Amino acid sequence: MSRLLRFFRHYKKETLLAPLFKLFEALMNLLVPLVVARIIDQGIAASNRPLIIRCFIFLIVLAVAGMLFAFVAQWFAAKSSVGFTTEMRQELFDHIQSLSYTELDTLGTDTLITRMTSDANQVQAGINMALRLLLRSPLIVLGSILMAFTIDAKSALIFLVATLVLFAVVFAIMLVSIPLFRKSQRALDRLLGITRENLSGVRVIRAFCKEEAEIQEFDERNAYLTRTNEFVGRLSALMNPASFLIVNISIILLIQLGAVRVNAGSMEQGQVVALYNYLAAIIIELIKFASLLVSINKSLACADRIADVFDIQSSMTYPPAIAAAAQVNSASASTDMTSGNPDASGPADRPAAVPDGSGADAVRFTDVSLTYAGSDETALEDISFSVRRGQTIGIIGSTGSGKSSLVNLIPRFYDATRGRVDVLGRDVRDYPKGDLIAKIGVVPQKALLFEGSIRDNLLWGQADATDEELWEAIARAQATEVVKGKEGGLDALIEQGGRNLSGGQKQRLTIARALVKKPELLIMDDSASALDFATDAALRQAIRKMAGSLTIFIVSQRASSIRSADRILLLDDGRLVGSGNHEELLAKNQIYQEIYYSQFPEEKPNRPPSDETASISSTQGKEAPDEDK
Ligand SMILES: Nc1ncnc2c1ncn2[C@@H]1O[C@H](COP(=O)(O)OP(=O)(O)OP(=O)(O)O)[C@@H](O)[C@H]1O
Repeated sequence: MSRLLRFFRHYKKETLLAPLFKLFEALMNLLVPLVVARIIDQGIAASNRPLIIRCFIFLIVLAVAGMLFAFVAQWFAAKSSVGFTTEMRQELFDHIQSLSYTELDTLGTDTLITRMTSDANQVQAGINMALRLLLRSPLIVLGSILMAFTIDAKSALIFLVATLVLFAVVFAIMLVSIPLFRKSQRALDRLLGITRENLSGVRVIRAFCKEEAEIQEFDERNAYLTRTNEFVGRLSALMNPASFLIVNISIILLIQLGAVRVNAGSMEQGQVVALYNYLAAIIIELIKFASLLVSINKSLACADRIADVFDIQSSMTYPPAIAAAAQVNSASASTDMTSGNPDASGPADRPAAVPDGSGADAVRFTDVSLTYAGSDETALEDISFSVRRGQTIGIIGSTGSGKSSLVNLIPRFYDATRGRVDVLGRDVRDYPKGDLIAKIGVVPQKALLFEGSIRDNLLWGQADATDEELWEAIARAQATEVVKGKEGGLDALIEQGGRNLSGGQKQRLTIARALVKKPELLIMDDSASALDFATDAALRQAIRKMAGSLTIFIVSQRASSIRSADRILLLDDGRLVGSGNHEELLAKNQIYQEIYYSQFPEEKPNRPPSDETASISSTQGKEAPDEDK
């Protein structure tokens, strides 16, 4: 929790005032048994009616004042706890946004959702309770013991012993239950995970008649969570009977001792009633305090889980914008001074940057390997190639061959484990945050749109784009009919996740969104898979016609989508096993031949591939960066 205290910074006043007012309320409560004792001993016993009335009015004043203090305390506690949680949740959201894909993959979405929602709510409830009750309950307990001592020291000893035994019981139960809360939160994470997967994949589950299996898995996880919570609940439930037993024994002892002392004349009847009331107050407060500690511990466990996310720093670092600009300038100066080869200047492992517009390659991979965090397998191995500006590159390969992994390195969604990736002449790691992605339009494999109008979604590409520019991008993405067909056109509403659109419609709009950005590089990661062949062809033609030197990467399993590319990169099991245009690969590369002829069997010649062909494909695993220039 100490790691989160900074979120109180705007609520210091409220955080101090809430317990203070609660203490005032506690003082009012502590006075009540004394007044009642006075009514019994001096009012009723002596038939002193005016005293009884005065005491009665005083009791009302105490009650009203107590209520007002409690109300103000609650108000401050709510303001502080809600304010704390709002700021914490906002900062947590911002922090999660700043994490790289690597951290997000490692953490997982489910636990992040639980931490932002259920855990944050638990922290809020814990703070609210702590501010109101953490000081109040001990004060009432201590105050009651002190008051008991002022009434009768001998009887008060019973209080002391009873309170100590009660504390011991409460703490023993808490010690066992606290670790279980963490276990219960983890079980909730897992349940949330399967629920999310089920709900988002409900169509697939039904299509494969997997409802029974899914229900069974859900039941198992739910039962585990229930068992954990029940165990914690039973432990907590033990607290009440145990406490009542101790207090009832104390009350019996107190009444017995009180009766003896009243008979002996050393105590008044009203004083016994006051002592009884103080004992009752102690039990109520201790039970409240115990459940408060349980809640606070739950909240602390949740606060720790949230603080753990804050402790995770993005594995990606970015140079500050000014420093990066200076580096570009110095790089350009050193380039001028040397042979003109930008790679000749700068440190050995991180050659100096080349300013944009220098005619450098659009993209260059140099001995790039990638292993995902937590994975033993290499997703990409020793990939080297370079792409000139304005080229269209097709990337093909079997499922899991590393196509998405390769293109994800270009906008720096992940950092290469080894080697280096240059975009527009600069190492991707030398771009200040946001500068690299500003140059790249990415159409992800999974078409995802957000709740809002079509216009809202397209403006993600470029916030100040005009309607004319939006329509132009829509036309290129072959989405004109989609938008015109929707009531309201650009203002038509898209539901959460784009669920009111077909797969193909979503794909076209995500392509349009990337085109609105007018990027220098466009990456389409299998993003036309839901389009029919004619639309796919028209889309490629429209994009290629785009003005300027747009460099395009088209990832696809369909040979037809990439066959007209200037160059095709063929991946197999994370290795680059072929590079060239369609005709070259078809002539020389056995793997490409297999892929192509499996999709176009009618074009397959009636002779087996030659030995020479096979040997060429096996030597194409590594390609020198400059080979194709
Ligand atoms: N975030 C990730 N964490 C761990 N491993 C990953 C991750 N993403 C991909 N992989 C692994 O890396 C390898 C390459 O995956 P990648 O998604 O790049 O293949 P792909 O060729 O794009 O496949 P597809 O055509 O099915 O989209 C696979 O073995 C995959 O399991």
